[in-house]
Amino acid sequence: MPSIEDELMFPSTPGKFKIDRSNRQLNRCFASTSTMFLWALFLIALTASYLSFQSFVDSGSRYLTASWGGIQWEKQVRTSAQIHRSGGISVLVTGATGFVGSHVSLALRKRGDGVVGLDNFNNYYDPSLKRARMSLLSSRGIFVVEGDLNDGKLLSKLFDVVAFTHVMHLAAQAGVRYALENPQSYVHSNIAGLVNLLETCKAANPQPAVVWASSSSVYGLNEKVPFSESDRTDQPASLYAATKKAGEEITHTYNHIYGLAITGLRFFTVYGPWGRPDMAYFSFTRNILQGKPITIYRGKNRVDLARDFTFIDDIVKGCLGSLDSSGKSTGSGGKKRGSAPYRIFNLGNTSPVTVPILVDILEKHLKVKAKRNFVEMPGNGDVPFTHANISSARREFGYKPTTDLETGLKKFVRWYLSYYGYNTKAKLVQ
Ligand SMILES: O=C(O)[C@H]1O[C@H](OP(=O)(O)OP(=O)(O)OC[C@H]2O[C@@H](n3ccc(=O)[nH]c3=O)[C@H](O)[C@@H]2O)[C@H](O)[C@@H](O)[C@H]1O
Repeated sequence: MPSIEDELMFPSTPGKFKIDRSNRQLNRCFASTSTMFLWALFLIALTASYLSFQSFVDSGSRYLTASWGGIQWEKQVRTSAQIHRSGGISVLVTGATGFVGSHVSLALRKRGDGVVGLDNFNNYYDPSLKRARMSLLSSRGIFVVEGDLNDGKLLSKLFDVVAFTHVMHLAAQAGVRYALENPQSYVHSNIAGLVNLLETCKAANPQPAVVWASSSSVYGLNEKVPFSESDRTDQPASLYAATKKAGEEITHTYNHIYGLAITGLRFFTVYGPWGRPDMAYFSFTRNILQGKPITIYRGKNRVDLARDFTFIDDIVKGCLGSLDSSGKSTGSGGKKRGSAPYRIFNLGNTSPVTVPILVDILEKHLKVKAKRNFVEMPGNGDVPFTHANISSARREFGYKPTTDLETGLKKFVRWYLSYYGYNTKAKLVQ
């Protein structure tokens, strides 16, 4: 007896066979037509998705490049870079909407130098503060390009458009303790970004002189005081410090191989108006005003931590002095033509103050008592104290800090109250 399968495939009745055969042919024909139809549909869908993907990619790349490029953009860059004084310089300021970057950009513009800013507006801290600083820069005719140090095409384009005489490199991943949370961001900005920038500078023709922000943190566990540039810097206490120290070595190689004039500035805990919200003086102010407790770290045996807090205006003078005395790069188009200056300077205040005294001063200016919560310094990258010897910077370009912590914090508090709208609630001690 034929099986059901056999019956379906090979029917035993001849008449039935005929009908079934024609049915099968019909079915086959129908099946092949519908298969073709399905294939056609599939191909149409594939083509449509490919086309829409292409247009998405196109629009995406347009979006990515929309923030820079084009005739209008180049015009803005050129206009911003124009020098308005005899003997002036034309400076690319990276990190231009950062704390130090915004102050330096304004000071350069004020004396008639050309300034073009570059900033990636990352969200390490409230980007609205960076946008507010940018508005200030725009109001003084400074154009800030939105882009990342790691965008080599953008950097090359900037140098195609303007023959910058100097680069003031202040863009960085700052903060000592944040390195525990996001170590890669330090490598991205402070190592990869720095190398990318130096690659562009080395290839530029003419090469600019480069002044950049190193950090007092490179002294790490150094105990010799005050800290001099020739002291040990091989014991970093944080990844931040390690990347800044690496930056000093990296810039040295670019000076040595390509003839780039390099100046590294070791900033000592810079503070002031328009400052960085992640820093202690800033976050303490916020908490004190909001009635929240503040955490004050203490070293071993309850020893207070101390910092050589340096006011922003003094740092700006140091930056301008460094730019003016930078010397010239000797290479061009990637070829060294002779030796160029390689310098490193401390920019500090030379008088360390303990953290509890910093809080005393804030309380006085804010007229509000802080709720102090003392804890032992966690092993998160902090160092017990910093203290700058600034004789090299004084000798080379007359660096002389003039603002003590009391005066500087008074200016900071005045700005803070005004910026965050506290003016009507708190009165400053005059
Ligand atoms: O000169 C530098 O090279 C660095 O300066 C700055 O680092 P620091 O000197 O660590 O400043 P900052 O955080 O204001 O802490 C100040 C003091 O308050 C203590 N501190 C801090 C936070 C807290 O909650 N409690 C506390 O006691 C803390 O233990 C410390 O004793 C920059 O952030 C850094 O980017 C880099 O530029």
